[in-house]
Amino acid sequence: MGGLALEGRSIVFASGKGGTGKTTTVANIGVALAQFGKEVILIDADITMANLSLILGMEDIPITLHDVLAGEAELKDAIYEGPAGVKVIPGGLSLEKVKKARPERLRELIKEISQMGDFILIDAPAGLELTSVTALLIGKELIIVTNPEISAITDSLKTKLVAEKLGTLPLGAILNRVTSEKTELSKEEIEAILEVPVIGIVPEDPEVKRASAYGVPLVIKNPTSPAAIAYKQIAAKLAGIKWTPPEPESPVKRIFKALFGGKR
Ligand SMILES: Nc1ncnc2c1ncn2[C@@H]1O[C@H](COP(=O)(O)OP(=O)(O)OP(=O)(O)O)[C@@H](O)[C@H]1O
Repeated sequence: MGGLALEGRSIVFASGKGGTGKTTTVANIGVALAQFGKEVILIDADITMANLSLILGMEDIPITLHDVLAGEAELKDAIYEGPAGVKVIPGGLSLEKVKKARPERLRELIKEISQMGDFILIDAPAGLELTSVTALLIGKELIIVTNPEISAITDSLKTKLVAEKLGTLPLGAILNRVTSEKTELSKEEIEAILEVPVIGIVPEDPEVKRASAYGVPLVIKNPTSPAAIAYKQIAAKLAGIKWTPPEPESPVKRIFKALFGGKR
């Protein structure tokens, strides 16, 4: 290839409000992309509230992105193998590490990271502080993860506008924790406000929390649950792959699986 470095797609997952489900979404879409055979790198750029490693069940992380951002460690030493072979650059959990980290260093690191895989998914902090704007800057593309409520959408709009001004291309929005009750805004109204297509709708699904508590991404722990299917569909769309969801399990089979661990 004459030494030509190929760049992966760097996609930042951001929101206006906190707690919309960015980390869970990044973890599951990342693992789903890896299950589709893509080389995936996940970066926990949520500098002040790093929790991607917890959702992925990673323990024993001696060196984190924070150490690299503090100039105290090399990037290569902060890259770990996660579920389904995704590479993970986790954040540090201690306040001391947060204080030392210089988020703007991410802008230099991203060039190196972009050459390590097909998809670089960045978990951005909520809001529009230095750390969140830096995360928006390092992604070439943006996916907004929002809940369907009006206040979350208008906050997401601010984030999207800032990202656009910085030259990040908005790909679309993921509506997370959608319930069967009537939402305040229709999908079309949300698309009109944000001026991006809704690329996925992830339902409210108790299995999401359960999987996080186990430290196993839902797409692995319970691939036929409604949210897992939604994550896989979004990943297939991003990868340009045709994917047909599995048939939902019958309640009887689910009970057998719970009782006998699927050995039947
Ligand atoms: N589709 C869903 N159904 C049910 N619970 C969900 C769903 N998505 C996320 N959650 C739960 O919502 C909570 C917040 O999710 P998560 O930590 O991924 O959000 P976040 O946007 O990364 O938060 P922060 O802004 O603090 O970084 C978690 O307890 C998670 O398990």
